[in-house]
This record gives sequence, structure tokens and C-alpha cells, in this order.
Amino acid sequence: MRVLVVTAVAAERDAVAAAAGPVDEPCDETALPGGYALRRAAGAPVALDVLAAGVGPAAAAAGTATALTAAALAAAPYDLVVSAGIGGGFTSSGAALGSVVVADAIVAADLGAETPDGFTPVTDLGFGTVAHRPDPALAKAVATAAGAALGTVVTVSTVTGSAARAAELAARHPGVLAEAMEGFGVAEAAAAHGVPVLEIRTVSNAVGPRDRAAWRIGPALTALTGAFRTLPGALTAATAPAPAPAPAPHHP
Ligand SMILES: O=C(O)c1cccc(C(=O)CC[C@H]2O[C@@H](n3cnc4c(=O)[nH]cnc43)[C@H](O)[C@@H]2O)c1
Repeated sequence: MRVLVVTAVAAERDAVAAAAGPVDEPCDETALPGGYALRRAAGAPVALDVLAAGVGPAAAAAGTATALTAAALAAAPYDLVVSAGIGGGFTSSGAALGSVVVADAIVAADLGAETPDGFTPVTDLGFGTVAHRPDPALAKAVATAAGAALGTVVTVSTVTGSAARAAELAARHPGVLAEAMEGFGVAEAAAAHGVPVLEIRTVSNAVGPRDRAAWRIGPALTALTGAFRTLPGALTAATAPAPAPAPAPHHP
């Protein structure tokens, strides 16, 4: 099974790659058209390629689509795409610092129009998509293996910086667990290629009033490595063919 993992920055990419082996072990680096670097952990039943595509949904979509196209043209298509990295946690739903979140919905939270009545998603204007829903059984299996919470992860182009905005997002997306900047872009590219998608985030900060000094990036990156150590086993179990039914007893 070939899995493409898309992060925003190199520190996240390296945290994911570290799950495949010791960090001081040499890793293959492949430059994709567009100049993005992939690190491969090949040869295992679940082979991960990890790409740092840049911050924000547009960079994420461009990098993901480029990698998926290159793989398809090389006759080695991916079976799954995972958007991964650190993210903000909604304290209202209990997403604690250092915890792991797996998305059951990947939602574009600011793709729409401002109206006198508030925010209107593009779908209410009659076009586009604002949500991708990963395969529920797969998302649940991956979350269980990682000890993660399962719920909505919103994608924003502007990091939330106030309690008012955090409350508005939580009201519009009941039960939302985390906020990040790439998941929806990755999911759009995966959908265009007909490849399943997941999003895995580890919480580095609380969504709300901006306090960069309070971000706990190190523990979140360590948690990201831990989550990806559990991914191959979860994928292998979740995608294994169901055992054949026992043959009916033969009565002469
Ligand atoms: O400064 C560092 O060492 C460092 C190491 C790893 C990652 C970073 C980032 O700043 C990554 C930006 C990335 O993180 C996501 N993120 C994290 N918290 C939030 C949030 O509260 N709201 C939205 N996005 C968040 C996001 O996906 C960014 O791409 C720095």
C-alpha cells in the first residue's frame, strides 16, 4: 500500500518520517516537479512518502496534486493521502495540548461569502464543496490505534486569533476538535484523483487569542511521530480482506 503524507513544513515532514526509523538513518530525498522534497520509507507493506508542500490550502493542494500526478504517470499511484501536522485544538471540545486528532470531516471553514446575516458557505451560494468525509471505518481504525479523538477538523487560511472567532467557528461547526491550514486543500487534490484521504493533527496550541509563546510545538511533533508509528498497523488491519466464510458442513 502506497501512502502519500502531506505536511506544511519540514519539521512536520521530519516528525512523520521519524516514525519509519531512527532520525539519523539516511532517508531518500526525491525532488518532485515543483521542487518539493519527498522522504520515502519503502519496502514495507505500507510505504510512506512524506512531502512538505507549504503552508495553507493552496500550497497543500498544488503539492498534493503534483505528487499524485507524478506517481500516476510513473505507474505507481498512491492508495491513500494523509494531511498531517500540528494544529490548534478547540478547548471547548477538550482537544488538549499534545493530543492527537483524526478527522471524520475535513471542512473549509472560510470558503464562502460574508453577508449581512453572517458567513455563508459557497455551497449555499450554489457551487463548490466545503467538506470531505474520510471513509468512516478507516478514520475510526486509525484514530483508535493512535489513541486519538475523532471529529471535525476545519481548514482556515487565517489562523484564529481571538476568543470571538474561536466561538464563532465552534458555533458553526458543533463538536469541532481542531483547526489547521491545509487539510481541505489536500482533500480537494485527493478527490480530484479519486484517492481516499485522511487528516491527522497533533495539538500544539489552543485555538483562541493569539499567544505564540504558549505554542508547544516540540511535544506536538513528538506526538505526530507517535501517531505515525501506529498508522501502518492500523491501515494493514483496516484494509485486510475479510476472512472467507467457513464452508458449510457437507451431509451426504
Ligand atoms: O517554528 C517551528 O519550529 C515550527 C515547527 C513546526 C511547525 C510550525 C508551524 O508553524 C506550522 C504551521 C502549521 O501549523 C498548523 N497550525 C498550528 N496551529 C494552528 C492554529 O491554531 N490554527 C491554524 N493552523 C495551525 C497549520 O496547519 C500551519 O500550516 C512551526
